[in-house]
Amino acid sequence: MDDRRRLLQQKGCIVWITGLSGSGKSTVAFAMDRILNSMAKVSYVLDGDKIREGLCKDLGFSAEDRRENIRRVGETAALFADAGLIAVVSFISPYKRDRDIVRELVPTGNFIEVFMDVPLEVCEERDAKGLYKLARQGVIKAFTGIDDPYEKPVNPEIVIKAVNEHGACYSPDEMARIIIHHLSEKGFLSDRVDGWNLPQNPGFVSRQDPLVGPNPPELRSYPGEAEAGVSSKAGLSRSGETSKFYGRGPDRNFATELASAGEMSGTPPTSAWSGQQAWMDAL
Ligand SMILES: Nc1ncnc2c1ncn2[C@@H]1O[C@H](COP(=O)(O)OS(=O)(=O)O)[C@@H](OP(=O)(O)O)[C@H]1O
Ligand SMILES: Nc1ncnc2c1ncn2[C@@H]1O[C@H](COP(=O)(O)OP(=O)(O)O)[C@@H](O)[C@H]1O
Repeated sequence: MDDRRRLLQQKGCIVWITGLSGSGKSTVAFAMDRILNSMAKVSYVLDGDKIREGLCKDLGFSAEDRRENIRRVGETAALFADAGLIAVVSFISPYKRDRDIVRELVPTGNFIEVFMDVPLEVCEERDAKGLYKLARQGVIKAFTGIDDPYEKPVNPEIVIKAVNEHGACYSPDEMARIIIHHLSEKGFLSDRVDGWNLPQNPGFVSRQDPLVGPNPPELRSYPGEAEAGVSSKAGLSRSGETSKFYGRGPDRNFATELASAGEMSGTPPTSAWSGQQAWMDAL
């Protein structure tokens, strides 16, 4: 397990995004995937729409089928996490018990529940697929939020609201950054345990984490997060607190790091790549 963490320079986990249809689950999941990949972090999105075309195409939307849907996806995500990937899962997953069962499949702390706290009226107004209209007309039965229940998470790691305190919508990247910031704070984007480097393979030079930087890390704050209107168990932006993260210098901040990661999309970041190059040179 430590070998894999050292190899990938990250710790596997499940980011479980739950919320009503139209709450933005897929949007934030794919934005996360894109940003993480541009940071040379390995993630994979398991999205409801796609999985229901394959792995779960035999399932419908009865309570029993939804439970089986979440069970299969949960087991798959747990395997990905065990392999060291950041498994990003975007399913309505309306039942608390089913989500809690998945939480138990991975080591404590490695399940990050993200609640898209978007009111039904907003999702219905968006109605990107026209399904709410059909549900209201009775054409689609047992539609979540209309005539089928959605059980809100009780104590999710992260809550993303529809709008910030100024009433503005979040962009996909803003929502993704909130989650990536949490992953960084919890050490999922690093090979370090408790802030210290693991022993290195001979010839393997650890690459710098674009967010976390070298040891010993210095505590820094990202002012923008305080206005993000989100909360997390990590204390991220809860009740307007200034959030903290570990960075590498006064001239860099979280937003800058992510922005530059975005700009590098498709090109391996130099600092991230140097370790792999050194390792290959040593062969
Ligand atoms: N009855 C009913 N209720 C809810 N959703 C429905 C239903 N019928 C079809 N759809 C479409 O299926 C998508 C949800 O699939 P999920 O696998 O995420 O659902 S669940 O977790 O098993 O409840 C959901 O996609 P998203 O909008 O991406 O959430 C809908 O487009
Ligand atoms: N933060 C946001 N603000 C405004 N619209 C959004 C936001 N996030 C997503 N959307 C839009 O809402 C619709 C549903 O988003 P989607 O990600 O497909 O939701 P879900 O996967 O939860 O069904 C899409 O048209 C998307 O562009």
